[in-house]
Amino acid sequence: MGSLKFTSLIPCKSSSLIPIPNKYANHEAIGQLGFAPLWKRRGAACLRLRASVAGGSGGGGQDGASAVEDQQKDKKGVFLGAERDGSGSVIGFNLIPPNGELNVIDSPEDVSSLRREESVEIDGKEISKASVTYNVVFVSAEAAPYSKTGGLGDVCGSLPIVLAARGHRVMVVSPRYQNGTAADRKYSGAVDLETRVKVYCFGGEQEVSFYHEYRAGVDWVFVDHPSYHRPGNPYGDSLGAFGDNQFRFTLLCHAACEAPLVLPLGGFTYGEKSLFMVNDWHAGLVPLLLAAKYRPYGVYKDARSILVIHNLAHQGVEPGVTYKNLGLPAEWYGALEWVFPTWARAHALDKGEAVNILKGAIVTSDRILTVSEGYSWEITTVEGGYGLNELLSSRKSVLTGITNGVDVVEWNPSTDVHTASHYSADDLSGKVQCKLALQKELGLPLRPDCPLIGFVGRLDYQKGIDLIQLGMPQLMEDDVQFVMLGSGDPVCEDWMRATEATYKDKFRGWVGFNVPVSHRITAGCDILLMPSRFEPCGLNQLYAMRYGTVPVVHSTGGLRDTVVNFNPYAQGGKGDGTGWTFSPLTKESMLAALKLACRTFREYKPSWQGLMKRGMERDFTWESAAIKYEQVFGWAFIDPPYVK
Ligand SMILES: Nc1ncnc2c1ncn2[C@@H]1O[C@H](COP(=O)(O)OP(=O)(O)O[C@H]2O[C@H](CO)[C@@H](O)[C@H](O)[C@H]2O)[C@@H](O)[C@H]1O
Repeated sequence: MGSLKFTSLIPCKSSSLIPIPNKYANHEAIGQLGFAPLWKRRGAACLRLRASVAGGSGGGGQDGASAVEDQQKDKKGVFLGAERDGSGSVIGFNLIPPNGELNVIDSPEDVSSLRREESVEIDGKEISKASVTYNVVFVSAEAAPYSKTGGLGDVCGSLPIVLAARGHRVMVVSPRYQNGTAADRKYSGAVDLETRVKVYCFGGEQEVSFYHEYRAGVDWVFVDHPSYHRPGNPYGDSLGAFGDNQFRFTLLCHAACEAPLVLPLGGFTYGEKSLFMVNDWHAGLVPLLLAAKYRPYGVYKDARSILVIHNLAHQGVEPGVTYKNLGLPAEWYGALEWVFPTWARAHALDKGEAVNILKGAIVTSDRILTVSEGYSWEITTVEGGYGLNELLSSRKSVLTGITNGVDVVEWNPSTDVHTASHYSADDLSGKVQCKLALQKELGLPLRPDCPLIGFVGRLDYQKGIDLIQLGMPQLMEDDVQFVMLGSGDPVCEDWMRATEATYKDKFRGWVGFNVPVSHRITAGCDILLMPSRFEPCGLNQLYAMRYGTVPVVHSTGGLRDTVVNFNPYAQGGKGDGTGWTFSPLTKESMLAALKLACRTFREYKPSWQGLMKRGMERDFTWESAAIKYEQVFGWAFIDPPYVK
């Protein structure tokens, strides 16, 4: 057992000061009260020392208690009692401070103010500290800025930083992709930890290694293996998805389970009492491995896992015969078992047997999160459940939706390094400069009064590209300009090129993935179109609102949750809302919403300014979301972990 290390000191505070009542000199009695009901004990106050032990967070025991008693002797504080986890290990201490002046917590409201009393700054923004902290391990196929093909990368690149700023110990585990381009340099700050781990899967032994960079308070851990070194993006190349993705992400999951046990980051491992944040199917084997490979042998019995569903359409489904490759015990097949309905089978002899990794994660994770409240309901319906609606409905009691936040440092119109000019809700004058610069960059006529509509995103069925294609000829009859940035479906990429050739003065299609251009489109356009078929949260509409660009969106999932439909007659004719939400998902309703938006832009300038400003003033910070995440972390540790 290693030596006890005090990692933080969290004083409880409120306004009134009273002396220590004698009864609290009885350590044993107070120890039984624990920490939670403190505000009910008028006269009691505490200093809470969070303890962690070298070599793992689960130990402590006698060493820890005596260390505190020694400290008490020196400073004459009073030891109220040790806080223990379910296994009896000491994880913290409640102390009466030695100075004799006690701060009283009178009510739960005081406790919430306590959450805000300690704070740190991230790039000039003050972030409050959490009152209870965890060792959090994000597992994800992408994490910006290292790797990003969409919103998953954004979330796993920014939420960990805010959680770390709030006092949690946070590690992000993702692959170390090397595709032979300049993008490889993004990993140049990560050093080889010289720790090799053998993974048993796919009928053999695979060796993975770990690279590490400590940045913005987060341990960024990159799993290295030759299968992550190839041209293309994290999932595929110009020929389509890689055929060995099941193998590549199985490696990621095994390695991620080992990382908290074997990597002494900053001198200490994260240990067994870690909280795994399992992002989408690529990380979906993690809760299964915890339950099937580790917990039966006494390892990770205090760990918890939370599955975060960013997109239910991708589930990691492969033929049932591949189960033996995953490194799981044979008797766990049922957790992943998936049988396709008869109509979806390839031929008469096909039994439709498959393994579904996301299904296994839904069954075995301790809690489930989606990235908006609306989507957390939609996935329990036949229309939005992609075959998993019944299973998800059965887990409704542990299912929560939390809307994503925005990285307010990267997406800030008053400091954006990618845009031609800067502006804010108080001074919008720079926005038109951004618009003119974008029109110039795209070779479109420089026309500040012509509505400029934008689209940024993956060219995918999900994003409703077919609707844009259908509506384009009619839209181009109007006096508007349209710019699309996206990559994905090659047929759609060709359509963008052809449409640009047809409407030279009105349409621009930028095929590719280009972050600076996405910023310039967000800043330079007047309207952002998102006709998504379904949208778990959607980030571009949040970025758009922050940049005073008015979203026109299909009323679904996170889009419906975050965009408030404009009502010009609300508030005594002053108007209300931040954009337009249209439904049903038809060309007609999309074009009608766009028409209304363009007309408001041209003819009702004060209304337009109101729309812009209300959007810019919305709170979509990650800090608000992180506080809700912490609530779910707490719930995850209240219930026992999943066991078969
Ligand atoms: N060609 C291009 N060039 C530059 N940047 C581009 C780009 N194409 C897309 N992007 C960027 O990628 C991100 C896309 O985020 P979204 O949330 O809109 O969608 P995505 O469907 O990938 O994510 C899934 O996960 C996220 C996160 O939870 C959910 O919000 C979402 O609903 C769900 O579908 C944005 O930052 C966008 O600017």
